[in-house]
Amino acid sequence: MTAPPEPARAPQVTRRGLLGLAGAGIAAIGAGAAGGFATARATENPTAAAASDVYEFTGAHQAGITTPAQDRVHFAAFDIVTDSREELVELLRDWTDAARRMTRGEPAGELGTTSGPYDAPPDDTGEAEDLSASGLTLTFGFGPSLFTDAGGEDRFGIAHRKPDLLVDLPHFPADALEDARCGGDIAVQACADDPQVAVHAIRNLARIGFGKASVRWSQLGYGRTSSTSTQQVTPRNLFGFKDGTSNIKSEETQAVEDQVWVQPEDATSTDEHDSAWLTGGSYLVARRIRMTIETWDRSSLREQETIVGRTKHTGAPLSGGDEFTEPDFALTGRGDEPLIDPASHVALAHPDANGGARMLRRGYNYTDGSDGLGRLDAGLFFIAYVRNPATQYIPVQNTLARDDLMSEYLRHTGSGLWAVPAGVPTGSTTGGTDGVFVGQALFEE
Ligand SMILES: C=CC1=C(C)c2cc3[nH]c(cc4nc(cc5[nH]c(cc1n2)c(C)c5CCC(=O)O)C(CCC(=O)O)=C4C)c(C)c3C=C
Ligand SMILES: [Fe+2]
Repeated sequence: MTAPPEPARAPQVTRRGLLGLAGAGIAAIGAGAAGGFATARATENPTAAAASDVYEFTGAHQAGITTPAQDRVHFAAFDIVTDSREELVELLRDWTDAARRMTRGEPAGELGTTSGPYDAPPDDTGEAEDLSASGLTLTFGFGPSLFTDAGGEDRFGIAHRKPDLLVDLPHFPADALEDARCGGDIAVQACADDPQVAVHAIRNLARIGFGKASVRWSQLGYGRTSSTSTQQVTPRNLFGFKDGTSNIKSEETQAVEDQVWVQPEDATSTDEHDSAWLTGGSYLVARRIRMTIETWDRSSLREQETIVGRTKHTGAPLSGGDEFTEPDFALTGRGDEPLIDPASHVALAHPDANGGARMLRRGYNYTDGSDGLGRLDAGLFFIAYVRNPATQYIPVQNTLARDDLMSEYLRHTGSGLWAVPAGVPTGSTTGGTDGVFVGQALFEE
């Protein structure tokens, strides 16, 4: 099977144009938008055209997981700098309202960049003024430290609601983690097809959160390294290989249920411990993985393909077939040697080697310039969504770190695990003191 080419993007309308039209047709955006761009008809109404690159913020699940992976990411991990539960809730309300606006291609605040008081900071920073929504999605996750901080304090009265699976990831062999790229109370994944739109979104959330949340670390990424829909062409990572071929795709509805969304039976529900609020959500794993590009570039094509277990040109498994043929790990060649090396990346990461466990990968290439020695500081900002990190991520990463031929070329420098709550229900009102907010169920007794 060969994936069809990506669909062409319909014309776009900028948020400056939308401000004057607020309320006109924009409310229609989102109806029927499950997993894809909102389905507005091409009419005379420019807001309808704008809807072509809008993913609705509300829904049963947060957007940005099964949504077709966009081209860019700005991922930010925030620390909550207030100890007040009320202020945390206020922050989540304000972020939810701003997120809903920005994902529609509107300014972050009601008054926009220049319609507010002359003597007050603008309600939006302005750099996305002439840009469309660009498929922006904003996905929020709660880290273990939000529930119990480093000193063991339950700052927000939610420790008894921390899911058992939400823990700091263990140390993996050869981890080279930098504290300044790890953890964070709340993670926000901003994905868009325009980097300025993704950066604008995080910048405005940080501005809105001033005094309550501060950015702990953030990472920019480009060139998605996964497909999350069969409609997308498989992209390539910085080793030059197709990446995402056997990823969970949104069209695999059973696999998405089984492997991505937290199910009601996953929760504990007692007076002492209640994690039911996470039902319909997921777990987000992020790893900043530096790739030693220069060494890789000096290795032979044979070695590169052996390491991956697939061909560089088509992405087919070394056991034969085309890109989407299932690998045959038992097939042997000359000297009775398996055609796919058992220590190759694909052999070790495959569900057959991991009790059937899969993950929805949604990572990006990154390049943060060069180090002082003239080597690219580049690699993969790995993002995966799983229903259960203890069975779907931790054992796989342990195996890869120990045995994967590829690990010689990798250094894990950043890391985090967050619980991603379900979506803000469609039709709910956001903003103000009684607006619905992302993760609200966590704060309801
Ligand atoms: C712990 C999980 C994984 C990490 C970390 C990881 C890093 C990593 N991967 C590549 C390149 C490729 N990965 C591919 C497949 C693949 N990788 C993982 C998991 C991790 N990768 C899984 C579960 C799979 C799918 C296995 C399967 O079902 O067959 C591939 C092959 C193409 C594909 O299916 O996507 C490539 C290429 C790099 C470069 C990297 C770290 C920088
Ligand atoms: Fe991989």
